[in-house]
Amino acid sequence: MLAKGNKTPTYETAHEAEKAVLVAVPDKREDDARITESLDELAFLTETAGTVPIKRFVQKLEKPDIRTFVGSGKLEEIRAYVQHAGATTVIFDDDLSPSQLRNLEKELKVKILDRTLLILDIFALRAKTATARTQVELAQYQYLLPRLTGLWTHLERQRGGVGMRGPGEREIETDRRVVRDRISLLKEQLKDFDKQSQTQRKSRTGIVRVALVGYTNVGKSTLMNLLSRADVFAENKLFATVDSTVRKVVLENVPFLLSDTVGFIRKLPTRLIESFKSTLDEIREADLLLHVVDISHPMFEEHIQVVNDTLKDIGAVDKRTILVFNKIDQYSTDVDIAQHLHEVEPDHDEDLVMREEHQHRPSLEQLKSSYMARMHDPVIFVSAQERVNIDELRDMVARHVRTLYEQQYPGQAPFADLSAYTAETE
Ligand SMILES: Nc1nc2c(ncn2[C@@H]2O[C@H](COP(=O)(O)OP(=O)(O)OP(=O)(O)O)[C@@H](O)[C@H]2O)c(=O)[nH]1
Ligand SMILES: [Mg+2]
Repeated sequence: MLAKGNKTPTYETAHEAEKAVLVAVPDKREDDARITESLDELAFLTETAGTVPIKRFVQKLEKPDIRTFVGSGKLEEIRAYVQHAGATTVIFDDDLSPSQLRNLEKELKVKILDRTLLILDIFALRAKTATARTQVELAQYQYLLPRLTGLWTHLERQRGGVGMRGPGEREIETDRRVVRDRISLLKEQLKDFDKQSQTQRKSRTGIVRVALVGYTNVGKSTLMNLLSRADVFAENKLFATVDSTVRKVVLENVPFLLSDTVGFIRKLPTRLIESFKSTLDEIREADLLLHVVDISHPMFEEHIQVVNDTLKDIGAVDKRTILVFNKIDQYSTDVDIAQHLHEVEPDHDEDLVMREEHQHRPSLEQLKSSYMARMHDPVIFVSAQERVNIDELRDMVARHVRTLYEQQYPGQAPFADLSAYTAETE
């Protein structure tokens, strides 16, 4: 299904009846709640890609097995389960090396994916604009190149080549050359897109720019819609937005450009993020960030950290930021994590058990006062869905934007001729 553009030689991950087994090999010292949470996220990603997660395996190790990522006993267990359940895919929660990928494919005889490949698959599903598609395709090929082994026969077939014949080194070399050529071509195309968007951005000088950033699925697009009354695709899926969308918004007579951007997620390799350069330029060049947080998520604090780290990675630091805690309607002090929690003991092949875990969280009021006191950035608590505190959010944004105009364009009224800034979507 990744082979959407017929030139994309990647695995199919989504099929109606595809069933996936999820595997995590956390560090020995990792605590159970975090392991579960990371696997929940992987399960959510799997569903978003259209595949059904049917089972989870966890093996705590000092470090992953160099050859097959999991130990041999666990591998045997997974193989038996895959055969018995008719699973079509095994998805690992961390990145696999090219040789691990190859060995696992040989041993398990089903499709093997890792977190990055899964995320790329979702990106490919979601990307709509030419730029986003090209960015995703480039990221896919860059990921693919070192992993190109005898197993990738479909490139040959696509060129009407050797079909099912087992490829030898010569074919692999040909594949590599084809992929390298494609990578250069995509890079050239992206350069052109980049020039275009630079020109576009130049025409935007004189206007304050605001970007919505945050972890995936926190409500950025929903807020974009509310603030700009635009119709941006929002959905309870990870990475609903891959393209960045820019709109002109006028709040309380103060105009600015608002952009909605791709969500961040943990364990996303920086080099992968960088292939979304032109999307990230929106963030890097913004004057004000609205960092949206899903406060109803049990791991929201870790999400804040992931977003801050990613912003640092992409060079978007020291920006004026408003921390927008969203989904207060869904906040609960008593979180039931009634999900597969893994009984994990060091050096022990364990299986899954169902366990109820209760987490008691502070009240929303307590959270509010602690965050208001702690953060030096302005903080606001809203519900985009229930429209709670949205007027206050508008006020707050308008106030900050007004201040930015005064600082950046002193003596100039920002309310002059705005016809040049028509709403645009890139
Ligand atoms: N309960 C509740 N749900 C919300 C709220 N705001 C957004 N949602 C829901 O959360 C889901 C994700 O919303 P999006 O706006 O697509 O989130 P996003 O941050 O743009 O997500 P990506 O583009 O995937 O990174 C959707 O199902 C929304 O309806 C809220 O205030 N409360
Ligand atoms: Mg979105």
